[in-house]
Amino acid sequence: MRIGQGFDVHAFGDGDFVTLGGVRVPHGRGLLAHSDGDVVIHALCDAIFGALALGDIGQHFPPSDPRWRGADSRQFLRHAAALMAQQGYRLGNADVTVICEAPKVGPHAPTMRQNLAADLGCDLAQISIKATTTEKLGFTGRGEGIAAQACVLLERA
Ligand SMILES: Nc1ccn([C@@H]2O[C@H](COP(=O)(O)O)[C@@H](O)[C@H]2O)c(=O)n1
Ligand SMILES: C[C@@]1(CO)OP(=O)(O)OP(=O)(O)OC[C@H]1O
Repeated sequence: MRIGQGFDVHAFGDGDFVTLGGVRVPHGRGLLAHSDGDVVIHALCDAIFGALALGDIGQHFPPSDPRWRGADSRQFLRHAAALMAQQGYRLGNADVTVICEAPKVGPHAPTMRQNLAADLGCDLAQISIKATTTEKLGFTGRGEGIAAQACVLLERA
């Protein structure tokens, strides 16, 4: 078995939606990023890369590479899933926490779980999405951005 954890942050900028777990969530701000800024998927990818000791998302998808400008982060997750299988592992479970005052994540969590399970080729029950505010404390509390952290357990296939 292998364990991994990932963490990502993106700042709010102009826009009227954010992409979280592959879901377009309406919001008064967008997220500043080279790709679509999907913190949920970036944290999850880093947890998988970490579990495999295969570096981090920026090494697999450099922010200097124009191919990833505005990219749909779900392709990053599918790449992480392929590497996991290549290395002889399958997902045991993944647990993600989204940290922001807004938008509300709960109503979108079921669709996010479906997207992540589809990309990872696993059952819905293996994917957990949670959310919390930071009680108005810190950068997430001031509404400056969104953070996400993820943990994964990988099992030998
Ligand atoms: N962006 C968020 C933040 C929170 N939630 C849900 O609200 C619950 C209460 O949050 P607290 O930070 O006050 O503990 C939390 O457990 C989530 O269910 C959310 O959906 N989206
Ligand atoms: C995803 C990549 C892709 O260019 O860029 P960003 O969208 O800025 O996201 P980040 O979480 O900073 O990870 C680095 C890059 O791999």
